[in-house]
Amino acid sequence: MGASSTLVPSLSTRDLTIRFGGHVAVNQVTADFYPGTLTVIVGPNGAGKTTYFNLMSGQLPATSGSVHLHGKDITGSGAAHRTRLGIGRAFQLTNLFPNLSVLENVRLAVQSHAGIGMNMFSMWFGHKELIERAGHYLERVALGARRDTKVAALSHGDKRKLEVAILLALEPDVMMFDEPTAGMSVDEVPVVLDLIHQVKAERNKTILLVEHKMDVVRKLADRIIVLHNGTLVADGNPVEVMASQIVQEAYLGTPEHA
Ligand SMILES: Nc1ncnc2c1ncn2[C@@H]1O[C@H](COP(=O)(O)OP(=O)(O)OP(=O)(O)O)[C@@H](O)[C@H]1O
Repeated sequence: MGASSTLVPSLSTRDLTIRFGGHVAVNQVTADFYPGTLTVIVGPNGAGKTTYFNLMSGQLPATSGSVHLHGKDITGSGAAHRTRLGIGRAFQLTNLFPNLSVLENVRLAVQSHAGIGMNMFSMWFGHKELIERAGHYLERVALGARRDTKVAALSHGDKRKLEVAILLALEPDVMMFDEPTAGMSVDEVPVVLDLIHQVKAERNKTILLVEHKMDVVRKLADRIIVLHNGTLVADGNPVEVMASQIVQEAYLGTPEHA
């Protein structure tokens, strides 16, 4: 399903702007993000991709402009409130409890989701069911064999897979991924990419990615947004955007990103 087939965006930004002193890191960015669509945000180093993500997830307050979730203005909401409203972001690594097991980390997310979304449900949703459901998410990210390992002992790649499992367990409408395959070994990358692809298709989620690797962009993107010096310079289907002159000059022409 693409943007054109759904009328109501789940997440929108309008003239979203942030200044750090005299520097405008994100400059009047307007975009709509739709269920069932995976949008990749690309751009050169320092273009404002992470800052734009931080503005949408609530880690940073906007200087001006607005953010809307299902049509509701959430510009004044902080990150924790936005998470409860349905914006989930993976790969902040800070979400993990290093001294608990892999399974316990996901179990807490399952429990948190059950508690927030279905109060009655959580009253009779037993420990066994929580563990089973957590185990299911771990299998999906190919971490089943590490379920009893303490998180502190995981490799960087496994920590990232665990964050995907936690994000899945929280079932947010909007899923944001910062470079989901960074730090992963070559054989781990397809597991996570396939999973993101599946989640988009099966659950009709709105998925946003910041990604540098162009092979990952090509595999996953339904749509690409290009930021350059904080400004949105291209927005559209991957083939058109990648072929556009502004992208070739601003980004894809640089050998390290090709
Ligand atoms: N807290 C901050 N204070 C001051 N300047 C900042 C702050 N955060 C980001 N910037 C600046 O804003 C600009 C955009 O940074 P940002 O990290 O969003 O870029 P990016 O596109 O994600 O880059 P990269 O691809 O290297 O991660 C940069 O010039 C950066 O130095």
